[in-house]
Amino acid sequence: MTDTVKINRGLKGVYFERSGVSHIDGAKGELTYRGYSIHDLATQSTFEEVAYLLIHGELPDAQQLADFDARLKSARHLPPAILDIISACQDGHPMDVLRTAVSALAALEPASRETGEEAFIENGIRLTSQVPMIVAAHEAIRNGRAPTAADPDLGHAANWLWMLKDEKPSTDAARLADVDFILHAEHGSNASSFAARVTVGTEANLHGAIVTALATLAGPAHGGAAEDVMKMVHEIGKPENAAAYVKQKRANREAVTGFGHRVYRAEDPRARHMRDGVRKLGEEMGAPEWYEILQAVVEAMQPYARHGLNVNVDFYSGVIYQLHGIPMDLYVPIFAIGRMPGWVIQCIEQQRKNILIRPLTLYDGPDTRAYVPIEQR
Ligand SMILES: CC(=O)SCCNC(=O)CCNC(=O)[C@H](O)C(C)(C)COP(=O)(O)OP(=O)(O)OC[C@H]1O[C@@H](n2cnc3c(N)ncnc32)[C@H](O)[C@@H]1OP(=O)(O)O
Ligand SMILES: O=C([O-])CC(=O)C(=O)O
Repeated sequence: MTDTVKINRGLKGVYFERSGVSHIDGAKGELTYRGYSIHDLATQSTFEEVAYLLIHGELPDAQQLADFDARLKSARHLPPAILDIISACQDGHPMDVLRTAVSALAALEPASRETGEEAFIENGIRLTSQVPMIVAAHEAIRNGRAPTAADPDLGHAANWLWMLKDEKPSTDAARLADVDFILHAEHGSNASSFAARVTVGTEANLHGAIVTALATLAGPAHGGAAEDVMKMVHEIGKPENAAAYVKQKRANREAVTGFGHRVYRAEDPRARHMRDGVRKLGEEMGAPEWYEILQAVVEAMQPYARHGLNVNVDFYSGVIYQLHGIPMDLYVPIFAIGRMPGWVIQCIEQQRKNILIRPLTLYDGPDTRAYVPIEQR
């Protein structure tokens, strides 16, 4: 029996469900949300439109978008107790603070305990607005200032930057954040979305599933990569050091962060938009060296590209945040802000034809044996 069972470690290559939300062609390096190319959405859409598309299945018309936008804006409130909780754990990593605050919202807002599709949509929209508020409030509190109130005249991305820095963002900065959120909004059965589905599979509520997703996103093999890429860029210091850095990593058989993906064998299509953003922003801000270091790493990794090892979405995003003066430990929370609609719709899909997700592990421990009382061990 043990010899005949095929084990798919890490569930590599296993289909566990059907999904109508996003499609990844890993060989070609293509990604679509509900059939629309990520390139069209990144260049022509807004985060609000993309969130509507993901959750409701179609692009909104002008009235539908206005209504959806009004729903998002009217959800820009946090119970005062959340600010106390953020204050109490302000020295923690922002991802731990965010996860704790979302968990506390489940206890503080009775509506969050409801299940069913309408409740998931309502709670999902509310959380999509609250997650960026929590991240911004934490940044304010740990820097000794009162959280900035939301501005109803600003869209989702611009309002987040406004609350984060207590400064009105430029149109370009707001658009860059908007594009970043669009690119991160959904990605099939990635680790955090799968984990959220496992939670919904037990008929738990959406807040519980989002807490699971946040915990899973935080690791360096998933959403934590952007922070690690920035640390790598600092460690490399100048472009001419990149080749030696990569050589050493490969010699130690260590992963070069920001490269590799479970599904893509061609370049992650999202990286293109980030790369363009880093190059342009670096030139505009008189700081082209970050882009040059990244490109020197790409150059040094060329021999491995043949084997399908390419940059992923997180390779370039850290430098964009750094050029905007955003602290490194906020990079994963930024990913979470963008991923909210993706998690929400994955949870809704799971709930529509719910099934407990419970695979098997093949036992390879000791044979059955006699219990030995403690005094005889
Ligand atoms: C938003 C996201 O979550 S994107 C991913 C963000 N994570 C990172 O950037 C961290 C660095 N990358 C990694 O650790 C990995 O690429 C993962 C965890 C993302 C995917 O891992 P896997 O699915 O196991 O990758 P895969 O099976 O394709 O690996 C194939 C080979 O490439 C190697 N490889 C994969 N990624 C890297 C990397 N970043 N650097 C060097 N080698 C790598 C593997 O070690 C493996 O080599 P082997 O066949 O000699 O054992
Ligand atoms: O799909 C994955 O495995 C990881 C990823 O790129 C994402 O979640 O955006």
